Amino acid sequence: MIVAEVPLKVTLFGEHAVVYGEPALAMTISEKMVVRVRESDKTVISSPTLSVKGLKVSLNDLKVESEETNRILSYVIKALDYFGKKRDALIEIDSPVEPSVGLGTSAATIVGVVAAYSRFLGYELTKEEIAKISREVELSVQGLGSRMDTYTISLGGIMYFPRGAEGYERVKGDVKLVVGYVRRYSTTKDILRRVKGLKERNESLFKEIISTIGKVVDEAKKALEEGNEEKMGELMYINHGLLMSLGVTSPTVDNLVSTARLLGIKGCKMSGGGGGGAIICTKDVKSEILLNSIGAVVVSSEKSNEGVTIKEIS
Ligand SMILES: Nc1ncnc2c1ncn2[C@@H]1O[C@H](COP(=O)(O)OP(=O)(O)OP(=O)(O)O)[C@@H](O)[C@H]1O
Ligand SMILES: C[C@@](O)(CCO)CC(=O)[O-]
Ligand SMILES: [Mg+2]
Repeated sequence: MIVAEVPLKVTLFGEHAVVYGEPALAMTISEKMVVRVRESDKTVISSPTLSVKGLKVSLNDLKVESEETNRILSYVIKALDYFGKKRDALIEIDSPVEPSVGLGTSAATIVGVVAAYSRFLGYELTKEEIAKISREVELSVQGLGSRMDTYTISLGGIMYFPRGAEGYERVKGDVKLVVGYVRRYSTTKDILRRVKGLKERNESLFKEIISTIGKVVDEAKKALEEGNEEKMGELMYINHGLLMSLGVTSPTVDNLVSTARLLGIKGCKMSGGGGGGAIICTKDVKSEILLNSIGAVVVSSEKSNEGVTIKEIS
């Protein structure tokens, strides 16, 4: 049996703008997904946290006919298809969080399946190769998206993605956060489409907003390297405001971020695709109380450094 352990991630700064070539900063956290791949006489995918709305099963051959099933398994199926599904296997995906919470669960699912299934087939891929393949898979499912989530999760630590479509560098430093998530009304794939629509309706204003986010990211990188938490925190509030102008936040999260600022919490912002989902605040006892007060699920969010790891268990 092959076991891949895959860290989830938070976007510190630059989500959505990074899709259009602006820089971004992201960090893997101590919350991990586990993907196991073992010998089987037919290919079976098991993922306890997935739930399917609406199912039609023909009992004589137990054939499932459900658009929804194909949609929610699309990332796993595309990852297997990349290798031509050469060998039947039982693929188990154990996630510590629900799907689609803004913590990179789509990228983690892909990275875990690519890492474990490729090793099951006898390949010894490097983390960079896993990242490259995973980025291709995520883009083929979503049609839109950047290299940020798949590269951060494959390589681990705090990653800076400079302007342009390629390149990445690991950044020193640490960010102490409280991270939680609330229910989302949409997947990142759908939210990315909506942002693209805004761009098409008002290209010049859109460019102003994302290039300002890019400037925030550059200042945040400096503040991170200087260990200036006050500055980092203030930039989180500014970044959140710019994301609100893109229409990717949600009333619950906007209200929480404004309350955090009033309470004197150094920094707080949405994280990831938005529409609800993940929220990151600078570490402060008030942050956890505030997240709990809106029913957010708080996750373990120490910085992790390794990226995806693979073990062979006989
Ligand atoms: N445990 C899992 N098993 C199988 N597929 C999963 C699992 N978790 C997530 N996925 C897939 O990823 C999709 C969610 O991706 P989405 O990008 O919307 O969320 P996210 O990656 O958590 O958020 P973000 O991209 O904003 O960080 C799910 O709809 C499902 O297709
Ligand atoms: C919203 C986005 O910037 C981050 C999603 O976690 C999309 C992407 O970068 O692919
Ligand atoms: Mg995703």
